[in-house]
Amino acid sequence: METIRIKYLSDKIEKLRYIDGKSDWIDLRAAERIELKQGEFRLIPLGIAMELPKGFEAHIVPRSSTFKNFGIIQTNHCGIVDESYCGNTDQWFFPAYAMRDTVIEVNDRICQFRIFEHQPAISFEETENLGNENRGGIGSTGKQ
Ligand SMILES: O=c1ccn([C@H]2C[C@H](O)[C@@H](COP(=O)(O)OP(=O)(O)OP(=O)(O)O)O2)c(=O)[nH]1
Repeated sequence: METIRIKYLSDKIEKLRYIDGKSDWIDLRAAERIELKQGEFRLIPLGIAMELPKGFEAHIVPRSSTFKNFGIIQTNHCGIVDESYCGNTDQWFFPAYAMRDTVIEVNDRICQFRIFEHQPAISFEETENLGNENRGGIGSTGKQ
């Protein structure tokens, strides 16, 4: 069991809940009412700041129903929250692009996150010859 220290920056959203046995992913809520016109972009505040467990980062992605419910897409596709993003004003946000006119109400569940352990430290060793068989480039296995 890992513990995450969390600071709520809004009293208008429900507290985060980890639902054991259902999904690893934890839903996040809009902390403001946001009205967007088609084609508009906004960073939607999620009303929370956290101190992630040591050695972990968090990934934020839309819920499967987010586009259907709100007509927004997440512009970075997957948001990475660094372990160092842990101060009192380091509020998490959801970068949203509206594909249609839409309203997101306070407390609406618009995205989800889970934590991942950091990858090991990496160094790069330059070479002219990787010495492996070519796989054939992107799309080489065809459509079906
Ligand atoms: O969807 C996201 C993506 C990022 N973040 C926060 C956490 C992350 O640690 C910080 C910076 O993100 P990132 O490093 O991906 O953005 P950047 O554009 O490189 O900004 P910076 O110069 O602050 O690193 O923003 C979010 O709240 N939501």
